[in-house]
Amino acid sequence: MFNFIKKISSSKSETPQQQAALDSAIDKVLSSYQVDKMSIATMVTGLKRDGDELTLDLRLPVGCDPEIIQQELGSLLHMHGIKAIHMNVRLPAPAKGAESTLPKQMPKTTDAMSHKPTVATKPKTEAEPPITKAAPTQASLSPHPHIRHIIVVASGKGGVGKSTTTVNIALALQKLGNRVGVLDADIYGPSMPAMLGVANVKPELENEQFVPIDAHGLAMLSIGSLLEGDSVPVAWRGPKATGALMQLYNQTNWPQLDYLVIDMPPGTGDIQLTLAQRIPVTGAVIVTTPQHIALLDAQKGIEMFNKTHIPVLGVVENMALHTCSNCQHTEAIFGEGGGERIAEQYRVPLLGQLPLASGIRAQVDKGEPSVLVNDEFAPYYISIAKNIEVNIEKFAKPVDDKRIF
Ligand SMILES: Nc1ncnc2c1ncn2[C@@H]1O[C@H](COP(=O)(O)OP(=O)(O)OP(=O)(O)O)[C@@H](O)[C@H]1O
Repeated sequence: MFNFIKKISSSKSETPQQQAALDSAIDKVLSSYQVDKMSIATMVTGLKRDGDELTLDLRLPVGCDPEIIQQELGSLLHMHGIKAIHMNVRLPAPAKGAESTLPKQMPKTTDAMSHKPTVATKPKTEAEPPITKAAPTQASLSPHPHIRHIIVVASGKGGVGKSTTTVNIALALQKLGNRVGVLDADIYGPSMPAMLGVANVKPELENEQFVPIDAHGLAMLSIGSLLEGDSVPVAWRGPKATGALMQLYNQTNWPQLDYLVIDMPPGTGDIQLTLAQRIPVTGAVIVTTPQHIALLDAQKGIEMFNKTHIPVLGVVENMALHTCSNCQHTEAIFGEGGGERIAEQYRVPLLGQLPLASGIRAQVDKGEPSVLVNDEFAPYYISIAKNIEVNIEKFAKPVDDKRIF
């Protein structure tokens, strides 16, 4: 495949067979990895491998993000034993000046799935101009060929019950007759596998693509399924985390889905913003508690989605009321009416209010969420799912059948 380019492989410890096998695996990864709907193989102008380090010379199209490419290729090639990639990138000349055709040495990267911190080397010369590119907009993103609607579930603040709500909403959408997938993008606390009772199941790889795990009929993929254990702390830097998450979205063989529900990391930082800019999202659901501080953070979430032109499908107020199981006294432990106020202020629907109930917690802890077992709380989630279905059609994106991964 790469006979036309300068290709050097060397490693004293490899047998000729090992060398050929690794070179062939690298060729395969490069052939199947796509940039702008074209194989990156067509953009490689030089390739050198020195043991487990790979140097790539690339001529990339305008508008792509070399850092993301470096992270994603890093992950794919790490499976074959490549520990670091060096990239020399040429980008097309911008309209004014020809500076950006200078080769750009990217920082060295290793596996984007690795939890070890990555040491990034400095660019070759400080005088080189930075690679600049406009942030992609929702309108410029191609719809996924297999997925009709992508919903992101977000919260400004951690611990408000975003993941519990995501998993129950996904099951509720399924109960309403939809084909549903779940992508757990919460790198700080990936909890989908445990909540769906598939904590020890690892996704398989088929043709360099992840195969989602079947979790009670949901096609589920979680960053947690790829880590080495529950206790592994996830402390990735922004680009590394974003690269890994984009890989989960892009390099997964998603079946035909009516909905892909993405459990976002809490907060409104760079990772959330980048994801919101790179994934063709139909709409966002904001989960909050009625607490003042959570509401302030939820507002930031709504504003972030407004800025990135992602429609907010509505707000879910979680832990709204608590009924004492002894005396049946009902109390608004986290305050009252906050969800309603925020929905009014931003003119977005209040999709539903959920009670604070130990039963909801107990079910997700067991890996059998309320909707799955159809307990007394299931109707709340079904009602939220119905409200989402009603709202979402207004924001539907066309399905792109031509996109090939
Ligand atoms: N309505 C509810 N009633 C009772 N407990 C709940 C409710 N919703 C969520 N919980 C519990 O609250 C805790 C936090 O919930 P969850 O993990 O879903 O929050 P999160 O916002 O996703 O957190 P993180 O920020 O860590 O991702 C869990 O123990 C969960 O079982």
